[in-house]
Amino acid sequence: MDTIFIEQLGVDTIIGVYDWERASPQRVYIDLDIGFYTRDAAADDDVAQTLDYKAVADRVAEFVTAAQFKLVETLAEETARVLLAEFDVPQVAVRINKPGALPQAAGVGVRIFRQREA
Ligand SMILES: Nc1nc2c(c(=O)[nH]1)N=C([C@H](O)[C@@H](O)CO)CN2
Repeated sequence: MDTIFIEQLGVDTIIGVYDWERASPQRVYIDLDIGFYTRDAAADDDVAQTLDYKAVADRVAEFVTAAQFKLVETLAEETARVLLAEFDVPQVAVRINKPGALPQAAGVGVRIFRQREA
C-alpha cells in the first residue's frame, strides 16, 4: 500500500470545551495519510486513476469549517469517517494539531488510524 499525504492543512473551526472557544473559530492544522495504490496512475500518468489530493483537501476543509465539535478526538474521528465514506480508500490516518490550545506547547492534538470495515 502506498500513501497519499496532505500536511498541515490549515482550517478555522469552532473547537473546544470552554465557553470562550465556542465564540469564534480557531485555526487547526490537519495531516492526512491515506492508503492508496498509486502504481496504475503512475504508469498512465493519469490523475483520474489516483486519489485527487485537491478533492480531498477541499472536502476536508469544507467539513471542518462547518464543524462545531468540542474535542479534537471527535473532529479526527468524524473527518476519518467522511474520508472513508466518500472516497474509495481503505485506510486513513488523521492528525489534528490545535496550536492555540496550550500557551506552553507548540501544539497539542490527536492522531488516529481508521480502516474501512469489511
Ligand atoms: N484530550 C483532549 N483534552 C482536551 C481537549 C481536547 O479536545 N482533547 N480540549 C481542551 C480544551 O478545549 C483546550 O483546547 C483549551 O485550551 C482541553 N483538553
